[in-house]
Amino acid sequence: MQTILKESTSEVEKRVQSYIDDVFTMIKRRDPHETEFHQTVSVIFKSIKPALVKNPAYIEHQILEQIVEPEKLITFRVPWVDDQGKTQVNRGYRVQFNSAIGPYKGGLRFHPTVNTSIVKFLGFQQIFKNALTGQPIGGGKGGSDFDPKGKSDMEIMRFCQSFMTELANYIGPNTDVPAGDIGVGSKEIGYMFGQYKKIRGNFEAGVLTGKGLNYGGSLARKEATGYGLIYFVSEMLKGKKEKIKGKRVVVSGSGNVSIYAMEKAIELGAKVVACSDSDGYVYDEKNGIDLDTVKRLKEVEKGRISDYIDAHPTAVYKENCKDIWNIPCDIALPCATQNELDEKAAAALVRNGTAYVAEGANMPCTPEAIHIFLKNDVYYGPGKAANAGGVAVSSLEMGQNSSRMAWSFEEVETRLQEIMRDIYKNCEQAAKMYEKEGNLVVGANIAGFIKVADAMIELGVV
Ligand SMILES: NC(=O)C1=CN([C@@H]2O[C@H](COP(=O)(O)OP(=O)(O)OC[C@H]3O[C@@H](n4cnc5c(N)ncnc54)[C@H](O)[C@@H]3O)[C@@H](O)[C@H]2O)C=CC1
Ligand SMILES: O=C(O)CCC(=O)C(=O)O
Repeated sequence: MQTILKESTSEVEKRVQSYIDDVFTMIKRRDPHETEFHQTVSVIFKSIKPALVKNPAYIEHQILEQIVEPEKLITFRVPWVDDQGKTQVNRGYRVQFNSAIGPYKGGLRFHPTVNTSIVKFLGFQQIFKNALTGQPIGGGKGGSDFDPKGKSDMEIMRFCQSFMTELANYIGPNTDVPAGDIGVGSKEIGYMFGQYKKIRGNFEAGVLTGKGLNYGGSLARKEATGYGLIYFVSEMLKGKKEKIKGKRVVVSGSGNVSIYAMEKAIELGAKVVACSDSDGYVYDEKNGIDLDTVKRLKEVEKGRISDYIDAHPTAVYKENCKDIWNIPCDIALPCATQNELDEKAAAALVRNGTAYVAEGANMPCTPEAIHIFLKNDVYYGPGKAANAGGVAVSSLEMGQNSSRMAWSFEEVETRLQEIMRDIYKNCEQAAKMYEKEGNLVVGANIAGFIKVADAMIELGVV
């Protein structure tokens, strides 16, 4: 008689862990210098383990080996001429990570720190974020080590045109649809769209999102990431039977995400007491942050946050942007850049009684900081869920472009609010289903992973 030996739960867990370890070792061996990419893969692998234990198909189909390898990684030379007539050369990147559920979608970052590790970490996260939105969009990301700071308008235009001259070979409304990220706003998108249109001899509005309203942009895209973040935070608060009204909020950064997160938080009755840029932070306990001044400084004058105190003598300016997390608050919103909130900052927030942290930026909290939040019952919203409103509205922009329609601000905002509500609900339920109630990291990663992994299995080995 044949005996069927059934693996015990602990044996299955051990086998799954060893599979995860093998794939992770392989990634590190292949690309040893990509530390940011390793960081995000490690966090995601750890949290999806319960899904792999429950569903052996993901291991049988070797989904992890496939999902960590970009479908395409493109690097290219970007030559341009500066205002002195000298030729400058930057490097351009586009990672087309995963197209199982739709065309690659994700922003372009212009910042001197951009390299393969950065675009791969951003692109990898984008796969799961985009799946969470419920929209049919795959994951991609790109950019350049070009630094727009201190460049003239004409230099930025020449750079964008050269960048697009090459990128145009790889993108299209049904292939890959870039948008903005750090250092890329509607001005840069406009210059890139102009060049794409000229090269193609065709008006394909859906090739880029975050466009200006005069040539196919969507109302509320500019506000979407920040507003979406606050809608997500409102759901987190609702989960704890609380409201945002009257809460003290600290927001890092003072760019696109930060400004519109502050705007919606203030509109809903919160008091934003501090914000920052890469040089330092401003803090006004008494009056709160005046958003009109921040908008003038950052969106119009392209100045520094240190100048805020000229208009607001009750505010203080402190150098060292990292110290912003020492300010007591109920809600902390890191909205600037990766790894800006470390273990020390997390400990300070816990000490000061912060109850909610939600990420407007991509991977702003280090793994050690996240561990501190989870251990101390700080309710923590990971970026791939909390900041997904931007890419969700980008997808709505693609929809408007392909149907040649333009929706009202209210219509887009209502849809954004519904999408953020659904994302929160899905993350919360996935966490519960996998016995990690209240852990939105596990919830977001599992919910995003399952959708993409199931689609990959359905599409076969391609
Ligand atoms: N723009 C979008 O729709 C989305 C952006 N994100 C993420 O949000 C973050 C911010 O992006 P954007 O607001 O678009 O960029 P942005 O270029 O408009 O603004 C970035 C801001 O961060 C500040 N900054 C940079 N390093 C800092 C540091 N160490 N400490 C404090 N401030 C610092 C800059 O001075 C600037 O104010 C990035 O991580 C980006 O990937 C995520 C989802 C969508
Ligand atoms: O709107 C988009 O396509 C990109 C948004 C983005 O880059 C992000 O979600 O990090």
